[in-house]
Amino acid sequence: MDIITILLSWFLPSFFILFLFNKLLKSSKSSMATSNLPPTPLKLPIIGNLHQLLGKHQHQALWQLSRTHGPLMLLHFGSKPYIIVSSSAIAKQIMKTHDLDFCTRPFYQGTKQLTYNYLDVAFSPYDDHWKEMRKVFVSELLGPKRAGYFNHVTETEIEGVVRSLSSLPSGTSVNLDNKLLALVFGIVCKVAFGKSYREEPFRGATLKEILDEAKKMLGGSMGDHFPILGRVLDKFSGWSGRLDECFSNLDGYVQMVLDEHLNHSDGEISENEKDFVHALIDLSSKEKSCDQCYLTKDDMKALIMDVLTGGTDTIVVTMVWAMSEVARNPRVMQKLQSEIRSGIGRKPKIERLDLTNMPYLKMVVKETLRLHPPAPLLLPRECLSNCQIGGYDVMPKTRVLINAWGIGRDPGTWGENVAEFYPERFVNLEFDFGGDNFDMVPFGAGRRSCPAFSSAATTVELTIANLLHWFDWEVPNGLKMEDLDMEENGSLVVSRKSPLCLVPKNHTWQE
Ligand code: HEM
Repeated sequence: MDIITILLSWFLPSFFILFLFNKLLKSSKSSMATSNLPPTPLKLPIIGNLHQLLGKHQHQALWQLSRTHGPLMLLHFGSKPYIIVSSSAIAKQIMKTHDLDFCTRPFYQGTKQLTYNYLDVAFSPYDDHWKEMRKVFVSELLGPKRAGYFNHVTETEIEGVVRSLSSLPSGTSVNLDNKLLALVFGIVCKVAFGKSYREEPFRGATLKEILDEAKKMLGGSMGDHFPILGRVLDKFSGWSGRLDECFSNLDGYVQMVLDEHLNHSDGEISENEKDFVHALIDLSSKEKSCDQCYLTKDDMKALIMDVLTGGTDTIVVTMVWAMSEVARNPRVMQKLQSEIRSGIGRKPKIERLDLTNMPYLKMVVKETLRLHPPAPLLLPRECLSNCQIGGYDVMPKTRVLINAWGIGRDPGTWGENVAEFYPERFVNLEFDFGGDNFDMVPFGAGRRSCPAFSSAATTVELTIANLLHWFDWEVPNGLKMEDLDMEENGSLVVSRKSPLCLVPKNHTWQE
């Protein structure tokens, strides 16, 4: 049962009693009435607009509502006000013009606990600690220091996947969700932690199971939207217990990684063998000064947690959506294969540099992220001060959801063939991730944008290039490629509902 269903089943019986109470409260909010607030779809007392999301994917339901109520709407989830942004123009106002007014994150119980009381980068409020942590994250994990090792690990891990696919008996169907998940865990764990922890179950659960549960806990609870009664219900519904258990498993896992690094004395490891966790441990032993950050044990754990929760699923989901779209569009597959194969020829290995000669591949990845941004509503933000957006007033403490999924499917921007997978639309379009174009925002933008956008996109490109260079792909059981099911699943990160199973055929080269 998802959170909205639980909410409604608990709240409807007490709905009418609380209705009267709500009426009384309303009179005290008369000052709000003088503001020019964004349009609000019909809301109900107590639950606000939650009924409009019931049983639907949030990003899709919100996109539908925006078609009637406009690109900036004010909704209430329980007692909490949210503005919903559904156009590139408003997204630009929020993430560029007013970035400083919207660069903090709201408080949720799950994020608080799983980030050691907001010590991480992704969910922390905007403050000096966040600035330091983001600096450390970028310089020690994503910056040039780690780039050489990152390239080497990525290429080696991808080679392993190619080898394992080549050795399969002909006609074997491969679950690409599992295959690509193992690949990404392999890359991320090796770069960040020095070794691949993917096969090691922890307290009987796999890393994937632990992270899947964490994702659910990060998605919010009743207590986050109904402060007093919601907390009580969280306790009785078992949600609070689940959160404690999830934290205990994830913390245990992170502690194991940290202990293994601490047990190696520094003398044994050369500078270029050091991974992200070694770098954090080095920083933790430095004295605090203005340009060198002193890290506590919980700071380190919170950063490791961000790598696990932010850096794995998002990339896997993008790869799987890309392969799904390419598989159901034979024209695109052929065009892409011919670009990759003519560029690489019989070279035994595709390297990162080769990607610079593959413009169509880059368009395919952009088109994938336009239609399938893994985090369709980005991460929630919160307004810090009174401001005007799109001619409407937005109050401090209002939460913000930016509908990246809807913005990427806006016919006003993308034309009538908006739902079609058509990479060629990028041929004459000035668009780069991290640039000034807000027509699609899969990585967010501004101060809180994804710091890994460039390496993430390259990892996806390199993987897709290899999968299409070495293999021709078919759908199992005589299905037609174009009949592949594309239904979505999830809320914080949205993946395919059913796993993507395809049959790789070793490519035969013409003599
Ligand atoms: C295709 C892959 C990825 C996608 C689509 C993606 C998407 C996003 C999005 C939408 C946000 C929130 C942006 C906002 O609020 O404006 C974000 C933030 C973040 N991402 Fe990614 N991400 C990806 C890969 C990664 C990877 C590989 C890492 C780390 C190894 C990572 C680490 C982070 C962190 C730390 C933040 C928080 C930034 C902040 O709040 O300051 N992401 N990402």
